[in-house]
Amino acid sequence: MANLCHLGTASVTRQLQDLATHPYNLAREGALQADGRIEKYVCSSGPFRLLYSTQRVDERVLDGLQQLADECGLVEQFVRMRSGEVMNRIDGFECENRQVLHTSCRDLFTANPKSPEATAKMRAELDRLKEFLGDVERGAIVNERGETFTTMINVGIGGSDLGPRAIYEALKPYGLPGRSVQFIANVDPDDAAEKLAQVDLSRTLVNIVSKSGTTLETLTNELLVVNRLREAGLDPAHHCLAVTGQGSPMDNPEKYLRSFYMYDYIGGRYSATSMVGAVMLGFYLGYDQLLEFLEGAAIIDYTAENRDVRENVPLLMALLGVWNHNFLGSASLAILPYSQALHRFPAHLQQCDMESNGKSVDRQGGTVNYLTGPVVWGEPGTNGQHAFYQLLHQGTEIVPVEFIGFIKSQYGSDLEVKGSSSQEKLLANLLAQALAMAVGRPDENPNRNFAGNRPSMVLMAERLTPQTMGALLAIYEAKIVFQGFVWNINSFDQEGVQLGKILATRILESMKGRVESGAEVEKRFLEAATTGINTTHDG
Ligand SMILES: O=P(O)(O)OC[C@H]1O[C@](O)(CO)[C@@H](O)[C@@H]1O
Repeated sequence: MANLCHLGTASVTRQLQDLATHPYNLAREGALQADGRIEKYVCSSGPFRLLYSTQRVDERVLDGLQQLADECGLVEQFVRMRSGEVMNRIDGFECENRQVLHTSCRDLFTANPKSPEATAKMRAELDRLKEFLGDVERGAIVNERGETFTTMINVGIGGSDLGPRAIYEALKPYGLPGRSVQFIANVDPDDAAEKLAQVDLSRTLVNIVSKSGTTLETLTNELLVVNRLREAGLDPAHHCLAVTGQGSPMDNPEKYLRSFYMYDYIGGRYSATSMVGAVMLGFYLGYDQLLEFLEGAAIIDYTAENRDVRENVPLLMALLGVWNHNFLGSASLAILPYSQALHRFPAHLQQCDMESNGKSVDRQGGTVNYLTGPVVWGEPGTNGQHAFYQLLHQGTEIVPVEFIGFIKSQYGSDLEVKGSSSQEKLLANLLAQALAMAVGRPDENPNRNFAGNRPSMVLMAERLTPQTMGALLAIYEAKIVFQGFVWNINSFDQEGVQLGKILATRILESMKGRVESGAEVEKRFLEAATTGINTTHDG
């Protein structure tokens, strides 16, 4: 294993490698209770507590991780990022070369924001949004028949869909009466068809979200929805909103009822707290609850500046992830919320983490010789328990788990069955899974033996509210950024998605019989895929 940190010394890496040859054995008799470990290995940031006694760490490993964090200057880099340093770059190579200022979108609750100019721009956009939402609420902005808008369709993909959608799903109980949101992302026409069938277009605002204003799926779906509006005798300019980058091809306020901006220093997958999430969330939750959500994220951004790994949840999560991935050799990471409301959150984190840290070159353009981002996946518990937990407990692959749980349910409507409420059952199951993974259970029957010693951590808060959701989002954003700093990679670009887009365009050309020179392989691949299959068009 090479030195993991461009800035740190090789000695801390060697020290952690040595410790990784005999990591803490959670399955040893009494290991989990030893030295007050369960109570001691708890860390708090904002509304969240992280229980990490079920990780394969001890004081020496934690000291080593602290040293790694210090030598890599993780918190210093985080602060510099927040203050506007150009961190989206690869030295000496053509690259996006941008600041990374998603945190500026929520740095609204202090007189001295870290990046005043960026926060001032967000404030201006929020003021415009507040006015717009007020007009919609008061009935000053209505449809052609003088009726109020009740529904929003959010058209976007990737970062312009996943984060906002996950948050909307998470905060459904907090919606304004009578309001709902639908999402169209996939270029699969069935996605749009299904969503459009569920709405009364005349009372629908269509929020078209694309930072670049060039994404094929979003532009296609925009046209599809616009077409439908026209077919229904509705004027798209009275129904459509745009959220886009300033100067993008979609930056054409004439076409839209309102246009809102996000800026090139906000990465798509980090954009949920920019206008990308704010327009939809403001419509659904109302402006005040939107601010609560942003405040939750802001609280975490400040706590993430604490250099003590034992007192900084996202920093600790990042380093425990590095420990499991780089030193103990786990390839993937399961994020398992015990909250149905968070059912889309793992999908959002998949993009946020894998698009950020799925990199093979470092910030100097050199090829890395250590593992970078893990494969991230997950589903809510307890559903997952009846699906893939078999592998988590007895499979040959060790998959570290990040459990997320809440003490109280959102609706508070629950039933006591067999002496416990459903919420209690949910929580008991979460904790049971973390314990079972850690301590296991020996059995003479090998098929029933649980080896244990499988690491997990538990992230807990009282209740999933707009503010806790903001905090949860910011914890994960900061965790991902910290890990990118450890690996000395640029977590803020996504060149790896470009090739597929180019080849898809060439294949589309082939479908139309226009084979570009040099595109023969695409043509032959298309033919092999479609020959012999009945391709009657149904319109
Ligand atoms: O908001 P846009 O520019 O339409 O991009 C959507 C998504 O596409 C990507 O660029 C990847 O193709 C993501 O990074 C981004 O979140």
